[in-house]
Amino acid sequence: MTAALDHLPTTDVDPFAPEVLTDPLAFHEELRAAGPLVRLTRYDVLALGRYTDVRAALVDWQSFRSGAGVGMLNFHTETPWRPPSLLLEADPPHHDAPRRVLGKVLGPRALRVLRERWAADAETLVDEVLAGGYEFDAVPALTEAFPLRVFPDAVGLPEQGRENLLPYGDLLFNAFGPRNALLEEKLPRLGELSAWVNAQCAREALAGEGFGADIWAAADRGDITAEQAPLVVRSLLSAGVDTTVTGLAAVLHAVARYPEQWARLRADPGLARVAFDEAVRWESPVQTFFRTTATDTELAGVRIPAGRKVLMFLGSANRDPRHWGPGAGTFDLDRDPSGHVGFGMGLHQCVGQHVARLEAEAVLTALAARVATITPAGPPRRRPNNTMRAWASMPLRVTPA
Ligand code: HEM
Ligand SMILES: O=C(O)c1ccc(-n2ccnc2)cc1
Repeated sequence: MTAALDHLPTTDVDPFAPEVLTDPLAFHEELRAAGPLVRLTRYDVLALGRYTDVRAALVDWQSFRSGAGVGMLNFHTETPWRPPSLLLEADPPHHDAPRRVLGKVLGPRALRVLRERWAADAETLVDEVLAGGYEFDAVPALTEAFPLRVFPDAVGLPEQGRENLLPYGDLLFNAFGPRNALLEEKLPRLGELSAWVNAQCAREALAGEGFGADIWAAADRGDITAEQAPLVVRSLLSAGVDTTVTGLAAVLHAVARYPEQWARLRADPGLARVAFDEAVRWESPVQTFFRTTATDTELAGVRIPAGRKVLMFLGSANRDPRHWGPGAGTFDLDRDPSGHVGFGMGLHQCVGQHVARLEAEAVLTALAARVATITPAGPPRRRPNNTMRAWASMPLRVTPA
C-alpha cells in the first residue's frame, strides 16, 4: 500500500536556519524518528534522513535526477544563476563524457605524482605553523592554507586572483539552499566572482601542465568537446577548495575532540586515510543535496509524483543508528566507515574524493610526526553555510612530539 504525500509526516523546522545549520543534530534525530520521508512545510520539499532511504535515492539516478539542479532551485521551472554543471547538475547521457574525463584527471593513478610533493608541502606548512608557536587557529593556519597552497598549482591557475576561490565556493554552496539571508549576503559579489572563475577556465589562462591542461588535452583528443572543456575546469574550481578546507577542519576537530583517537593515529600513521573517512562520516562536510523526481516514483512505501524536490540529509544518514549502531555519534577509528554517504554514492559519487583523501593524509601524517597531543585551545566557531558544515575558527593547542 503506497501512501500519498498528503498523509506524510511533516515538520515546520527550517533546516537552513543558521541555528539549525550550526547544530543540526537534534533536527536530524527528529527527522529520522518522524519517518523515512518527511515533508518540510517551510519549503514544501520532501526530506530523507535515514541511511537506507538516502542511499536508495543516491543510487537510483533514473528516478532521482540531478539535471534539474541539486539545490532547491528547479532548473525546469526557474533560471539557474550560472550555466549548469556538466557533472553535478547533469544526468546520463550528457553526464557521461565529462565524468569519464574528470575521473581520469583526478584518479588515483594521476595523483601518484602529487603524493610526494603534497607530503613535502604539508611538512613545510606544519613546520611553519609550529615555528609560530604551539597555539594557533587551525582554520586559517592549516585547513585553508594547505588546500590553497597545493590545489591551485595542481590545477595550473595563475597566482593572481586565487583569493577568489574560497568566496566563490562559499557563494556556490550557499546557492544550493534557499534564497535566505546567508545567500542574499553573498550575492553582491556574484558577478565579479563568476567572471573571475569563468576567465580561469580558458585554455590560455591555465599552465601547460596540471589538471586544467589535462582537461583541455581531453578536448583535443575528442573525449569532450571544446565547448565542454571550460565547464569541466569550472567544476574543478567550484569543488576543489571549499570542500577540502571543510574536510580538513572536520578531521582536526575530530582528533582534538577525541585525544585517544589522535594517540591511536600517532601510533599507526597508516590510519590517516581511514581517520579522514571516519571524520567525513562523523561531520559530513557536505550536509545535503537535492534531487528531483523524474516520474511518479515510489520510495519507502510512498508514491512521490514527478517534479518534486527531494532533500537528502547526508549528515543525518551518516549518523543513523539504524545503520551505524548506537555509537554512530562518536568518532571511532575502530569503525569501518566504508559505505558512508559523505562523498555521495553511485553515479555522482565524489570524483574528487581521492584528491581530498590525499590532502588529508599529507596533513595528518605531517602532524602525527611532529605533534604529540592536540587539544582545543578555546571554543571552535562554526561558519554557517546552506550546504557545508564549515568552521570559521578552531583554536588548537599542541605539544611537540
Ligand atoms: C571533503 C571533501 C569533499 C566532500 C565531502 C565532497 C562531497 C561530495 C558529494 C557528497 C558529492 C555527490 C554530489 C551528488 O550526489 O549530487 C560530490 C560530487 C562531486 N565532487 Fe566532491 N567532495 C569533496 C571534495 C571534492 C574535491 C576536492 C573535488 C575536485 C577536485 C570534488 C569534485 C566533485 C565533483 C566534480 C562532483 C560531481 C560528480 C558527478 O556528479 O559525477 N569534490 N562530492
Ligand atoms: O560542477 C560544479 O560546479 C561542482 C561540482 C561538484 C561540487 N562538489 C560538491 C561537493 N564536492 C564537489 C561543487 C560544484
